[in-house]
Amino acid sequence: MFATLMALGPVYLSGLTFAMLAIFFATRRLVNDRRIYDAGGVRANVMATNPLFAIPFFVSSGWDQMNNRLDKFYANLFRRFGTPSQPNVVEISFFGGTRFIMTREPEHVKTVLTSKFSSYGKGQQFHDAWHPFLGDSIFTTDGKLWSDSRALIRPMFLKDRIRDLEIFDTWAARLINKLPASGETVDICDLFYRMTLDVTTDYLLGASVNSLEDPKNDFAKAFNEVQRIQMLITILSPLNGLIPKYRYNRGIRILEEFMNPYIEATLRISPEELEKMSKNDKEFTFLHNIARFTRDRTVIRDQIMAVLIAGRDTTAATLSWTVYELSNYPHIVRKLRNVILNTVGSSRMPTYEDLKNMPYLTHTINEALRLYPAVPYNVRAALEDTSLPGLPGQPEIIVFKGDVVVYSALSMQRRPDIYPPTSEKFPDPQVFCPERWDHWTPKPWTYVPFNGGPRICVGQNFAMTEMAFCCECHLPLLHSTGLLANRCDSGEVAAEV
Ligand code: HEM
Repeated sequence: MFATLMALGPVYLSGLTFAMLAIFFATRRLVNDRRIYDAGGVRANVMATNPLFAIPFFVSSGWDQMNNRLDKFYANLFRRFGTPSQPNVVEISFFGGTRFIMTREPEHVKTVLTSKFSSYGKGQQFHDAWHPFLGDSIFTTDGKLWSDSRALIRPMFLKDRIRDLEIFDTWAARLINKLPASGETVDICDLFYRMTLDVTTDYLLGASVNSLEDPKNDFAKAFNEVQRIQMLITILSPLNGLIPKYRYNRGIRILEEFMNPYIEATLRISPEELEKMSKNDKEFTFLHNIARFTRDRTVIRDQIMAVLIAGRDTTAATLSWTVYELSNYPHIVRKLRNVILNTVGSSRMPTYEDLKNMPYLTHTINEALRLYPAVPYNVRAALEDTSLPGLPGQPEIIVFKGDVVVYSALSMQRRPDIYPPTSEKFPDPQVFCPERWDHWTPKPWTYVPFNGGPRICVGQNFAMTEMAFCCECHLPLLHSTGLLANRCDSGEVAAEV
């Protein structure tokens, strides 16, 4: 048989292989079409069902992501492949099997995050890809493992725990010290990433890695490196085995070596003593709180790692985008500055209540999260055969167990048709304008920077308080030194006085 095939020569052999693959992909598609028909629904509009057509999309999405053009990528996708009955959802598969259903439809987001919450989850593939880094933490699990983690973590994010703003004050002040003299250029984004790493490690462990003072410290370097490789592992998951893991594993070891002494010290405290500390001890940390409920080192390590990754980049990216947009609008900066000076004055630290009582400040952050959600797209795997709703009067989209729904908050939150018509009170949705929030509330499930439903971001209030605190502290200073007067093309802000 082998000799006969070889005798055909390379041209015939390639033709034969191509024909067999074509038959294989066509058959798989027909089988899926039949299953969908039998289930009484439809597919989303198909972009590709074989690697020849799917790989170019895959490569261009990676390229656009690397070049900060994800919004354009999604807009083109739906413009090219959306249909009148399904304008905001399309599907793609590599081998005709597992489908990736890409959507920016609020009803689909609502379905995966709440109406059919138990039918969708992170799934096994996501869990396995992230396991070396985040273990069986809140971030990587579904079902009981997830709900147990959530119950463990939530108490540390209740309002009473966040009211104490001292931690934000300490690190915001250090950041201010790093701002250069008037006339010099600063990469504020880098400073925000270092500050949020310091805040989060301080909050979790009671000890900061102090990356504002020491940007090249091993922890910060390892954390960035592990995250970078983790993104590659996630995006290229079918080719995961080909990605070199030496630096990834070494990075994880460095993170663990930093955390372990704190975990060990906490475990040396007796449960009775921890209970006493929890009542009102200022030194009582997130780590202490977890140790009240579990003495399992792996569980503690996994949850700390998860909250660290969830809380650091998201907050730093939002603060950076806020400053970037503010540098375009001096009148917003002036208005914000007046609001802050009228509410808090210039000599004292704001209280939790002050921060919550400045709607214009909240609206400014909301607006940054509308245009630049820190999690621009997210995925959920179908844990059983299920569906997504069609538009009114249209059949539902059938989703099989293992299919993946990719929903983009970034693309959805920029869809002009989900907003009121443009008017004096409601400028073009592409424009940064905190005032629009004065007399407008987004329709349900059209604005989800923190997700929604049972898995809504557990650190939302912590993040909003941290960001408001930073804006409150930094704005008058950035304004008075002229840092917000001129933004360079690179995105850095330059002092110009
Ligand atoms: C601007 C800041 C933030 C944004 C935009 C944000 C957004 C999100 C989003 C979209 C999710 C859902 C992820 C998913 O289920 O796939 C999430 C989950 C989560 N976030 Fe945040 N987050 C922010 C800050 C924080 C902070 C500061 C913390 C903690 C210090 C935190 C802790 C968490 C945790 C633990 C989860 C997992 C919740 C669960 O699965 O039940 N986040 N966040």
